[in-house]
Parts: sequence; C-alpha cells; structure tokens
Amino acid sequence: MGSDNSSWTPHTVLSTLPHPPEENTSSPIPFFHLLERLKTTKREGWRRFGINGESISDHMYRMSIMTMFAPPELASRLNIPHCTKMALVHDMAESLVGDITPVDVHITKAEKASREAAVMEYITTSLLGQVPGGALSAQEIKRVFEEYEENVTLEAQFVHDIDKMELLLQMVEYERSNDVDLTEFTHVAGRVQLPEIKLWAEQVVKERPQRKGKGISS
Ligand SMILES: Nc1nc2c(ncn2[C@H]2C[C@H](O)[C@@H](COP(=O)(O)O)O2)c(=O)[nH]1
Ligand SMILES: [Mn+2]
Repeated sequence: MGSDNSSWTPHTVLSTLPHPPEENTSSPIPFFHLLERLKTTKREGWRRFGINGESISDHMYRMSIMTMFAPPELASRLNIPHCTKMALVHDMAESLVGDITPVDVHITKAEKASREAAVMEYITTSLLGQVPGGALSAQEIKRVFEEYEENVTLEAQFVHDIDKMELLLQMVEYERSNDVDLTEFTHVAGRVQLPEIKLWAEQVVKERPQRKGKGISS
C-alpha cells in the first residue's frame, strides 16, 4: 500500500477494491465489510521472516482478551471495558493503510500517523457518519483511536503495553513453531512501561526456545 507519500488518501486504496464500501448510508454493513480487511491482512513484522500467519484482527483479538486480565491493583485504576474497546479499535486504520512496521524505511512515522488519521476520519464520517449511534458510535471510535495515539491516559499506556505483550507472545510462539530467530523483536520488552506488565514481558522472554549452538536466549 506504499505510494507517493504526499498524495496518499484512503481512496488511493479504496479505488483499487473490487467492492469498495458504499458511503454515506444509514447502515453499518459497508463498515462491517471493510473490517474483513483486518481479517485478511497479515502482520508485516512476521512476513519479513517468511511467516505469513497472524492477521491484524488476530492481534487485536488476543489483545482485547489480555486487557481483561490486568493484575488486580492495576485493574482497580483502569476502566477495563474502555481498554478492551481501545484494543479492538487501535489498529482499525490498518484496514486501508496496511500494517507498517517501525523498520519500514519507505514511510515515516509522521506519514503513517497521517494516513491512519485520514482512514479513521473516512471511517467515522463517510462510512459511519449517517449510522445511528449505538453502544459504539463513530465519535467514540474516533475518540478512542485518538486517545491511543496520544498515549497519555493510563488506559492508553496499558493498551500500548498490551500491544507489545501480544507481539512478544507471538514472537515466542513463532520461534517455537518455526526454525526462526526473532531476536530482533526482544527489544520491544524493554519498551513496556507499566511495572506489572514489565513482569509479564520478562516472563515471556524467558520462554524463548534456546537456539542450537547459541548462548542463553536473552
Ligand atoms: N521488524 C520489526 N517489526 C516490528 C517491531 N515492532 C513492531 N513490529 C511490527 C509488528 C507489526 O507487524 C507492525 C506494527 O505493529 P502495531 O501493532 O504497532 O501496528 O510492526 C520491531 O521491533 N521490528
Ligand atoms: Mn497493534
């Protein structure tokens, strides 16, 4: 989904789709169809290692479950249902932007953020702007996405940590099921912020399979 950075818009991708979602209807069905792309788009970080397995929605599903297992003292300071909602929304823009990794040199962080904001604006206006608000309104989706991106509230910090934790779990699982060295991802553990989740990260990194002929896995 790369293209000239300055000219990219959601319609850069939408115009290539065989069945682009109908816009400005009072039905959420077109939005539901767009979500299929989260089920079919594989996470790029693993594809670079020849592992074409985990989709974006797989990642967000496990994250959403993990948010409900916050350790009790931390959970007492969090709005957990809001965190679960944030986990399910945070990568929604990748339905059109795609999954861009921090090592992708073709698209800057600023361009990635700009594209994702444009997609969330498209989703919450063209697709959901005419849909009667229910438990999750267009405004709430946009607000939750922006809260995650700003990463200031404890809920956002927690969900960012869960995002990293989910990746670390998948790293160990892929090292176990493939003969692949995913050491490149271990630094993510060092970027976990909350002390309770740091403990989880340390526990998971210790699970890495020892590699033949290598020292103790870090
Ligand atoms: N090669 C690397 N890829 C990484 C790293 N950290 C995250 N990632 C991947 C994981 C996803 O495929 C993608 C973005 O994930 P989000 O959940 O943040 O959208 O980037 C890394 O250190 N190396
Ligand atoms: Mn994510």
